[in-house]
Amino acid sequence: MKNDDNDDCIPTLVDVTTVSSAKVPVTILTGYLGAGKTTLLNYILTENHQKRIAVILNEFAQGSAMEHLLLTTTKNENDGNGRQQYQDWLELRNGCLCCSVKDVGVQAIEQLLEKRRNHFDYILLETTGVADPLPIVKMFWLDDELHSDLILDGLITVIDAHNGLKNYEDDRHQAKALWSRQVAMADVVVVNKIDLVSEEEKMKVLSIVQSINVTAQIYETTRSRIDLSLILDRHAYSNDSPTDYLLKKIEKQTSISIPHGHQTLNSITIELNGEFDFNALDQLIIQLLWNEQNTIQEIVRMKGVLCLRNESNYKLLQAVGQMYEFITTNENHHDNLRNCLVIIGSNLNQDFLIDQFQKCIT
Ligand SMILES: Nc1nc2c(ncn2[C@@H]2O[C@H](COP(=O)(O)OP(=O)(O)OP(=O)(O)O)[C@@H](O)[C@H]2O)c(=O)[nH]1
Ligand SMILES: [Zn+2]
Repeated sequence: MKNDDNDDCIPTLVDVTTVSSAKVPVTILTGYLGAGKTTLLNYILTENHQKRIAVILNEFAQGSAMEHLLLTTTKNENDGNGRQQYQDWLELRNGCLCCSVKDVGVQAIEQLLEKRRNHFDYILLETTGVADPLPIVKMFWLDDELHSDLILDGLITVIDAHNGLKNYEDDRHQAKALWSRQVAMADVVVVNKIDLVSEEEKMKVLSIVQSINVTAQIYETTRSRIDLSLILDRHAYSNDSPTDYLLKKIEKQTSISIPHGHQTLNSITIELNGEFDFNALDQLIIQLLWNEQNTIQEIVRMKGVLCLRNESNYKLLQAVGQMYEFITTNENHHDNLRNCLVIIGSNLNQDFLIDQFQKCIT
């Protein structure tokens, strides 16, 4: 116990039942400039979500984070003095808090939250519109051994159905690569501004999103209005995300034919029968993620539901950039030895990849 300022104070016992050991979920919110991220944040803060959300804005957000805060805050509008309080936490509607940071690193955020530990139970992190989400997701996808108080819940990407398509089609523009990357990494894609597009345009944008990322859940919105249970508490990286979902999703996938620009990311799915030899599979994954075969392909995300030799339960494979893990699920495969892998990246050679994985099956 600490007794720095009062030596004769009587030590008090802390009631352990009141100290929450639950990890705080972090949902990362991304999306290209003007897609509707702030609109979504505002919507979340006004909905009845029964959560105390801490909103963390990356200070380098396009435009200014200040505007976002002034948009979302209720208290400061009355003060007419928002600029000074902006440095620290702001009280928002529904018992939520808001803060702006330069460094979105895990430690920086943990320190920031230390002071307010009992004031929130959920974190929403809005990145700048021009952020590559890959390093941010990697940062928050933490090992249990690190004993962080944070747990990555998922990545939501908001896209502008109208301008997003323009950005995607504009080859001269850097936007395309970034836009695609934000879609590729997403667990949920919110296709916003549906009110501004025709049915035909909408179908086109949906099929592009799906071709880049077959595993993401895709929702259409106007003014970013969406049932919050669809975007919060997704547990996208834990073993309670049902393997069934991935298997079904891939079954439903129809062949999509859209023109692919050369730097565009896309998804490929691999379905194989049999049991993997774990060591061979592990080696292959390392080779692929670290590009030890010197191919031009780049893998940014991989998910799989796999059967391993001598294991009766499905294994879930998750890879983000060059990091990966196998998670044991509670689901017995009952000798239905179906394996399903989704690989998201650029310049992917489907035949080559199928062949490589096939060789790891005993
Ligand atoms: N017509 C239409 N306008 C929308 C919709 N959603 C948001 N907007 C408008 O689009 C503009 C940009 O929305 P924001 O929520 O600020 O977008 P953002 O992604 O936070 O933008 P940055 O922070 O600048 O990257 C605002 O003027 C919104 O009012 C929509 O569904 N339909
Ligand atoms: Zn914004």
